[in-house]
Amino acid sequence: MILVFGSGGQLGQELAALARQRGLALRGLTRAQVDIANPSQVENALAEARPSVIINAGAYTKVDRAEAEPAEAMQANATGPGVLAKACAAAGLPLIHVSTDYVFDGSQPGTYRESDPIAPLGVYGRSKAAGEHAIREILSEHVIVRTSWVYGVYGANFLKTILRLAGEREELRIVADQRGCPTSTADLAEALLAVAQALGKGRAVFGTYHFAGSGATTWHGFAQRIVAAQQPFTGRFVPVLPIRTDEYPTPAQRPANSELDSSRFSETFGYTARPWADAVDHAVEQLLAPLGTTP
Ligand SMILES: NC(=O)C1=CN([C@@H]2O[C@H](COP(=O)(O)OP(=O)(O)OC[C@H]3O[C@@H](n4cnc5c(N)ncnc54)[C@H](O)[C@@H]3O)[C@@H](O)[C@H]2O)C=CC1
Repeated sequence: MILVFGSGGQLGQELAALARQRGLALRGLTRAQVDIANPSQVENALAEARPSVIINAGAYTKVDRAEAEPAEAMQANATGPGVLAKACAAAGLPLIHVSTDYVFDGSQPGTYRESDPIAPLGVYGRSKAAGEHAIREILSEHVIVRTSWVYGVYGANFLKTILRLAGEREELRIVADQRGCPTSTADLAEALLAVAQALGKGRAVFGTYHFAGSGATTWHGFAQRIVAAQQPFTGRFVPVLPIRTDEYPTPAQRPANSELDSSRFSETFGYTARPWADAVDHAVEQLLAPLGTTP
């Protein structure tokens, strides 16, 4: 049985939905049920559920707010993974953990591989890097999957924000000088279940991997695709204008380029994410088609 911590988030909910669809035994524990930074809560959960593998989908994910709440970010993103790793080591269980492209500073041209040096720009990235470090120190039987620009039909994310703004505004102004790989929770959940399956078969696949949507774009390109995908359902066209990062100041600095090279993941687990634009179209369709309008 797969035990998922932080199961109330967008990835956690997608994992539960995919496991149900596949008939896989998966149990989710939300933040309200278990705080991953609380050792006794985590130990009790492992003793009670007796899983064969753990997936940590729990994290403090508010990149800008983290600048003002570093203790909260560190608690969830650094202490929490350390607690999970210790509990897994004691129970002899492997841990699958999700990390982020924001461990990189974005100064490198081209794509980032797993072996490239990390240099996070903000509190969120630093806290996630500390979480990776804690796991590597404590538990050799881990798989850390770094992903990026995550969106899906559950929870809050960029895609849903753009869909809402497309209904409210006459034009959108979106940053066009930050490059990365939008990743659908549907593809990420598939990827994590592929890792769980490999671990279940006893394959020694431990280590760090990059997994993200295929291809890359900017936030502006991502928004343009979302707006184009919603038009057949809503009949609404909204121009998406490119702006520079310095025209949209945020508390946290973000990497200018965080394009991840996912080839190590594909070669090891035999699964590659869909081209990012196809996955966006699919998510928009899932969200808007049930509302009654068809293209
Ligand atoms: N959202 C994004 O764009 C990206 C996310 N990631 C990573 O992907 C993973 C999944 O993120 P999402 O599902 O997008 O985030 P989310 O914010 O939708 O879900 C995170 C969940 O973790 C829970 N949580 C927070 N602190 C916790 C704690 N101490 N104990 C237990 N649960 C706790 C929250 O209540 C929430 O339900 C995270 O590790 C995140 O860092 C990586 C790159 C980009």
